[in-house]
Order: sequence, then structure tokens, then C-alpha cells
Amino acid sequence: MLKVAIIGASGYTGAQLVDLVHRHPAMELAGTFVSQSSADADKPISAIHGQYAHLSQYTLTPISDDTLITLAESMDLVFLATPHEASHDWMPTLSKGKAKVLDLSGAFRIKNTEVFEQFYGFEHTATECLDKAVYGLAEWYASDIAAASIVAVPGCYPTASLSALKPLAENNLLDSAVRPVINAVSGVSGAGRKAALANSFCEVSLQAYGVLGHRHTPEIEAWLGTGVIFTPHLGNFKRGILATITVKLKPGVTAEQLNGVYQNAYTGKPLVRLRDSFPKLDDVVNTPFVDLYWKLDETSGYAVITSAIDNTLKGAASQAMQCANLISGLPVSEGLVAQ
Ligand SMILES: NC(=O)C1=CN([C@@H]2O[C@H](COP(=O)(O)OP(=O)(O)OC[C@H]3O[C@@H](n4cnc5c(N)ncnc54)[C@H](OP(=O)(O)O)[C@@H]3O)[C@@H](O)[C@H]2O)C=CC1
Ligand SMILES: CC(=O)N[C@@H](CCC(=O)OP(=O)(O)O)C(=O)O
Repeated sequence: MLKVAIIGASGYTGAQLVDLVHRHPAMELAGTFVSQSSADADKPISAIHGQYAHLSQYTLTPISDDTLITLAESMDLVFLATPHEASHDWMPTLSKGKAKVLDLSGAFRIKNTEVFEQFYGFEHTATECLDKAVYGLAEWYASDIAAASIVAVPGCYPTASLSALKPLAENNLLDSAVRPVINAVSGVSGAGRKAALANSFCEVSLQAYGVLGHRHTPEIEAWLGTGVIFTPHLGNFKRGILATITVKLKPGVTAEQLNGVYQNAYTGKPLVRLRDSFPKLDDVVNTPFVDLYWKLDETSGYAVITSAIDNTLKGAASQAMQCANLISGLPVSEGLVAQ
């Protein structure tokens, strides 16, 4: 059995990982951690998340520098489900031993360190780790992930956006003069569990935010290889992301060609579902899938693609588990869906 620890286990994605690791046939959950000063220190996970009321055996232990060293030496896999800066600060210690580290934060997703100052508000100094980190978009970088010691699991909006756009970019179908336009709506769990006025029940009402300046714009652009216009929206629901993406294709691209490109990209990829109608959020909430559907107007060359995911699963925890499977030589969907 692979020995696994989760840091940030009380948060939305961390608790989701507790459940996934607990149910995984080849993994043993050997430690669940929170920050040193956590209000949830020493509580069982069952006391915080009612849906895990059956998991009272996992206690939330405050992390320390000594513990990080021990985890690096003794674990096979460590998941960091922590804020960007905590992941940034801890990665050098955690990645020194035998443990492979899967980081759900944004701290190691982009190679250009200027992005961190501009979009994340901190100076990136963990250069060696950043060099080593592999981007964990599981359907696209599987062989790199399998050989990695540090995986930067993609953000939720980038997962939805790149899953829809990579087949077009990789096959050189995008009209380079027109940026893809991504409009995406996320449930409030995307903002994490800690209280904030903007995310409180009476304040949330469908609204755009981060317009022309969200930190996921440089992440999408870095891994797509082209500029995009990305507009996130906060919706008054708990889970899920629905991204509606408008692209201009090169002259002469046909609907049949477009269908072929998606089929080729995702045949044999069990966690991508190519649909025959536009997916709705309920189709993917509480699942590890990304659902895609598209329509092309051959006359104008514009296509609209819809991508739907659960932000805490395919957008975070289950994609992290796909990466953990790949890094461990297991089938990518092990513990996620029955084949
Ligand atoms: N929610 C989502 O849909 C997605 C989240 N992510 C990323 O995943 C990571 C976790 O997100 P999410 O689960 O939503 O976050 P939450 O806010 O729900 O949970 C954060 C976890 O980290 C712990 N933590 C908080 N502050 C610190 C700190 N300074 N040092 C160490 N531990 C700390 C928290 O516990 P405590 O404070 O009690 O110690 C908690 O266990 C973040 O980097 C986020 O950006 C990525 C994709 C999607
Ligand atoms: C609704 C909401 O607030 N969503 C988050 C994105 C969550 C995510 O993917 O996070 P990271 O890139 O931070 O890891 C946001 O817009 O900041």
C-alpha cells in the first residue's frame, strides 16, 4: 500500500482528498494535517464535514517543520491542499526526501516567476522546485507526470478551459488573429472554506469578477500557447464550473474535422466524456469527469464549446488523484471510476 499524507485536510479540496484516499484500493491514509494555529487542530475530520461523519479515525494534526521533514522521508505521496504561499514555503523541505508531492495550489503551475508577483502577490524563491514541477493536466501531460517528483495540479478554471481548447490548439485549428473568449461560472466552494463577506449566502449573486486580471489568465495562456480573454463569474450554487468558450477557427475547418479532433484527443481517456448535447452542471457535480460538447457555424468559422467540471474534483482533488495514480504506475482512473 502507498503511504499518503494530506496537508490542508480540513479544507474543501483536502477533505475531498481524504475521502478519495480512504476509498483508494492501493493507498493508506497515514496522516491528515492542518496549519500550526488551526482552529480545527486535533479534531477528527468527521467533526468538521458531516458527509465524512463515518471517517472519525482521521484526526487533524497541526503541521510543524519537523513533521514536514518526517513526511518527506516516510511517505510515498504527499498532497498539499493549502494556500499558495504555504505550498511555496513548504515545497523545498517536502520534496527533499522520497515522497512525491502533489500540490493543489497555484504556486508551481507557471515557470515565469514575474507572474507570482503580479497575480499572486508574493515573490517566488523556490526556484529549484519550480524548475522540477510538472503541470498536472492529466490527459495532456501523462508521461511527464508519471516521471515527476513534484506535480502542480492545475486550477479549476484552467482545467475546464484547457480541456476544451487544447485539442484545437494542438491541431493548429485556432485563427491566430482572434483570441478564444472564455466565460465561466463557478460555485462558491471554488473560493475555499474560510469565511469571507463576498462569499456569504446573502451577498452571492451571479456576477463577473477578476475581469481582465484573474490569475488563471496567465495559467491558461502558458499551457495553451496563445492569448485568451477569460472572464470568471461567481454563481449562487455550491459546486461546479460551466465554461462557455467561443473560438474562431481557421478558414475551411468543417464540423466533421472538429469532431475528429476531439475524438482523437480523448479516445481512451476515461475521465473525459464527449457528449452529444451541451452538458449541464448537475451532470458532473460530485463526479471526476470533464464533459465537453461543441457546435461550429461553418459559414462564420466560429465555434462554441461548453466544458463542465466539479471544481473540487476534476478541478482539484480528483485530478490530483489522477496524477497520483500516474506517478505511482497505476491506471489513471484507479479509485475514481470503476472501469
Ligand atoms: N476550492 C477549489 O475548488 C479549488 C482550490 N484549489 C486550490 O487548492 C488549495 C486548497 O483549496 P481549498 O481546499 O479550497 O481551501 P480551503 O480554504 O477550503 O482549505 C485550506 C486548507 O489549508 C489549511 N491552511 C490554511 N492556511 C494555512 C496556512 N497558512 N498554512 C497551512 N495550512 C493552511 C486550512 O486549514 P487551517 O486554516 O485550519 O489550518 C485548510 O485545511 C488552494 O491553494 C486553492 O487555491 C485549486 C483548485 C480548485
Ligand atoms: C469561485 C472562486 O473564487 N474560485 C477561485 C479559483 C479556485 C482555484 O482554482 O484555485 P487556485 O488557482 O487558487 O488554486 C478564484 O477565482 O480565485
